[in-house]
Amino acid sequence: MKKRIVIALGGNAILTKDPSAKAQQLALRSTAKKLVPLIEQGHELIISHGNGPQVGNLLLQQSAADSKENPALPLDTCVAMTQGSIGYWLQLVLRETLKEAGINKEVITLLTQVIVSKDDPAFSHPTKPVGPFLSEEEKNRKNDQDIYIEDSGRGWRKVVPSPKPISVTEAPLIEKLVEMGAITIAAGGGGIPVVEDNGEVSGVEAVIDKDFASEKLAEQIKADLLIILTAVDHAYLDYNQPNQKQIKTISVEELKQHIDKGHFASGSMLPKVEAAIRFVEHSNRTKQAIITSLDNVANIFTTDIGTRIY
Ligand SMILES: Nc1ncnc2c1ncn2[C@@H]1O[C@H](COP(=O)(O)OP(=O)(O)O)[C@@H](O)[C@H]1O
Ligand SMILES: NC(=O)OP(=O)(O)O
Repeated sequence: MKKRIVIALGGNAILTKDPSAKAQQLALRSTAKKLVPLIEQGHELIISHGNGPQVGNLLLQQSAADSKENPALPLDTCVAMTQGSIGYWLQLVLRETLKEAGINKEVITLLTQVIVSKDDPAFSHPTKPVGPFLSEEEKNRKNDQDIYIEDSGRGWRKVVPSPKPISVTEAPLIEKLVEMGAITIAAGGGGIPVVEDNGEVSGVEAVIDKDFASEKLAEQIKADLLIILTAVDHAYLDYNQPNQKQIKTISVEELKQHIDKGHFASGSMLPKVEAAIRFVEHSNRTKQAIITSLDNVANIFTTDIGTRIY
């Protein structure tokens, strides 16, 4: 049966070791190929993606722009730029891949704004890692006002505010595009964060978590399924320990208990698990969310692979 699926692409779908535009397009080409089976099966796909490494790199590029003639651009604009660049790459390679597979489908990227609260506590407590991973030495050599955290044992990264998404502004339009049969790339990089004040909308300096934004979009466009794709095939208990254990099919209640016991690193697996729970709860537990790796996506309906939250 045809399903409406929001797919959130993790960092490894876009960026391998080489952050050049060419290498990212190459990585996305292989990602696009892995999504083709779902399209062949007739499902409606709405694809979102991360931008943590890319927007952090853009911010570093902004720090070189210090003149009136060439001013540094604010973070909301940088998020919009990454939606544009990654969306462009993905749109390009998806169209090519579909053509090769003999599938006649439109692909469109939509600049997407996401409303957040100006009073969100995240603005005074940055938690979202962006940009490159630094060694402790490199981090200590940094002479700036930025805050750095250790990111899941992978190195130190700058953190920026990450308010929770309240509403995806373009959701009704995204629904229309999907109904027209277009594969829609939307809410990239968590969406461009904006606040509404007395009817006036303006950008704010933040990076919304793409798993939370994808979940909000999935709610608003009445998706049947939320699939969060990342580098691991499952969420694990005791991750990276000798006794680590895959979480397979699991209820919201049980998963919440594992959250309370601290099994999921904040800034990496925790938002995925929390977004999955929100989606399932919003559907009154009639819908599922799946966390798995990109390599497993083609077999999502033929196997029980992945962490499946019901
Ligand atoms: N309990 C856990 N189970 C699985 N992976 C975990 C867990 N805790 C932390 N991780 C880490 O979280 C990573 C996924 O988060 P991240 O790389 O930030 O996501 P994304 O793929 O969206 O860029 C995994 O690749 C893994 O390194
Ligand atoms: N915006 C966002 O969550 O990006 P990453 O998934 O790349 O961290």
